[in-house]
Amino acid sequence: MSDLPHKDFYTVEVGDTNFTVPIRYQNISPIGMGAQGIVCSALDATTKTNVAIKKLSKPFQNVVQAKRAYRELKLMKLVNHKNIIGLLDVFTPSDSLEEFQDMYLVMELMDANLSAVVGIGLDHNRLSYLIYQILCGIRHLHSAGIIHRDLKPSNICVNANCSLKILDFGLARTAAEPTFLMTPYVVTRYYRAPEIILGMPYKENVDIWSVGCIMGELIRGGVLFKGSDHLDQWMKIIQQIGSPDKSFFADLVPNVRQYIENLNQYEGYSIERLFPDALFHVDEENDDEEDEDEYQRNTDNARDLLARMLTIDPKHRISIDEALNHRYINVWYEQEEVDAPIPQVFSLDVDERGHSIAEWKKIIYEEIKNA
Ligand SMILES: CNC(=O)CN1CCC(Nc2nccc(-c3cnc4ccccn34)n2)CC1
Repeated sequence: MSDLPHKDFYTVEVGDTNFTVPIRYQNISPIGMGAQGIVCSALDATTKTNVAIKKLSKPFQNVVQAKRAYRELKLMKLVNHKNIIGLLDVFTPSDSLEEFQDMYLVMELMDANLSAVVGIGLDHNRLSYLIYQILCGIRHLHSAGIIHRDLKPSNICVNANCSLKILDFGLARTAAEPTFLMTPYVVTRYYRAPEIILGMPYKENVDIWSVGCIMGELIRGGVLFKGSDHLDQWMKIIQQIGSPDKSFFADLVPNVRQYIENLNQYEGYSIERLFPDALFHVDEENDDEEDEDEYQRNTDNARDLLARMLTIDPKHRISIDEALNHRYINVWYEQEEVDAPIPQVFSLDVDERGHSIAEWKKIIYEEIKNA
């Protein structure tokens, strides 16, 4: 039984699926595939602005997807920050719960994915500004009780003017990672912190590790730790950064601890070896003396911040607030950007956890209708 669109909706064929949207959204055109479904750009004829519309097909079809869809909708409605993608509209073409099948999220349209920016030489101005904005967005999520844990270039978007927005809200606290996804979509783990890879307790600065991986990738032009699985991921980290000292392993569960402690110990390389000056020389235009000195100072500051973020032991890793005050970043510091009003703290209410598919369908449908 497909959706029966009510009067002011129309349907366009996009790839092998239908997009059934209100007539206000014109020029529907595919721009990518997310974990939950296809994303199109459109012109919102009412506001005369371009938007991104993400279709979630049957979000209640299994509990993992239902929880993710519900959490994403709740959080997008709750969070309001310039560095987190904003929700402009949410709708379903269905008129009743019985007919309800698909849900659509309408967001501000951004120019590009951060993945598209990796590899182009970024000057210090742009690089530090991008990292500052990621830190502001993450700090805001933390203020709402949300620890992301899965930050990566593919869920960050940027505009030509270097403004940046985080697209999603990461891993749910409760859900164990689904061993397989129904879609052919591959989960990228390259940016996950050591404490997540090793199943250890984590706190807010788990997200700092991911920011360090993203900053390093923007500088090096390639993924820093491209592990084929959790163990390979760990090996690639310690081979470059060096094995952490024994105190780090104290929090490990015994059998993992035993295994990890018996792996080869690696010295690792200095931050200067990992990120040599040559990687930073991007804009040739500045050639006179003091600019060279200033450029070198920026490079040294960037490496200092990078080293503090890519610290394996979270006990010694820099915090979000310390990073925002680091000399490489604090040039951008605007109190109202760092301290945007805190939305009420989010927690997937206890009783939302054990629902049946039918109950999730109702919960999600009602969340859409009272948006
Ligand atoms: C490397 N590819 C590109 O840069 C193509 N870009 C990607 C960003 C897109 N803009 C945009 N703006 C807001 C939200 C989303 C978006 C939100 N989720 C997804 C999933 C896949 C692709 C895009 N999205 N995308 C415009 C085309």
